[in-house]
Amino acid sequence: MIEVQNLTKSYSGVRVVNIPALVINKGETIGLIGNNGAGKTTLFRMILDLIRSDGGEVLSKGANVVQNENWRDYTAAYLDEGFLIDYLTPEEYFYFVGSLHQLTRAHVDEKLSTLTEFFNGEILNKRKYIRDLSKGNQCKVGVAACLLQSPELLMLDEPFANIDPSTQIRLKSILKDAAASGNMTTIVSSHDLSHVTEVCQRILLMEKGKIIKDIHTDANTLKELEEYFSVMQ
Ligand SMILES: Nc1ncnc2c1ncn2[C@@H]1O[C@H](COP(=O)(O)OP(=O)(O)OP(=O)(O)O)[C@@H](O)[C@H]1O
Repeated sequence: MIEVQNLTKSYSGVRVVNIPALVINKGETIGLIGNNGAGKTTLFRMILDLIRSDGGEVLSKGANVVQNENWRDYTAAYLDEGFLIDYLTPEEYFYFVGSLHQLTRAHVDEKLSTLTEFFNGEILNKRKYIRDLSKGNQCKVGVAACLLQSPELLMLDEPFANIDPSTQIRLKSILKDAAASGNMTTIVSSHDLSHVTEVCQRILLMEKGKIIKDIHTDANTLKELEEYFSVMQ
């Protein structure tokens, strides 16, 4: 699904991403972890062609994301509030996103009805602009806007960071169901080792721009990662 080849990015002469080779297969659920500044968001931004690499390339279904825009049709991402249109209400935003993907209002409503628990009564019919929602509720809007697109590739940057425990549990369940269906490839970055090991079949550990561990999750993974981070300088 995604292939990264010799990808590099530097800021002020410091390499913040340096990935010689990485393949993410269709249907995989990937957890991207690493301490602050490891390069996770920069990698996300290059996969989404939001910033340009200094060298190398990202291929999505075999096509370079910089040269070919087809990936935009099947990719949904929520990295931060900058992905929202904050002067709209959530409903207006969902219908707008739906319209970009040829979804009627009825389709959007149908999709949203499957997210009632995830919204927990705080998103729809509140007559609030997105900018007036809490950070956690803005995250719910961003994630929901991704899900209503039924994307083949879903990318979420720290989705667990601002949402409450109930929503974390619901989001994990949504991601697990998607993984079980095999129809969606998911890349989730997180600082919460417990959440990512619970949800993701494969964990990529970044340190100083490099992927230094590529682990297929098993019963020992959480302990292994906790030990790794507890002794890291
Ligand atoms: N636009 C920019 N200008 C200068 N430096 C940048 C820029 N964007 C990112 N960096 C630097 O690149 C490095 C990697 O940042 P990045 O945001 O990718 O890390 P991260 O792993 O997502 O971190 P965090 O867990 O804190 O979100 C950091 O040192 C950061 O300061």
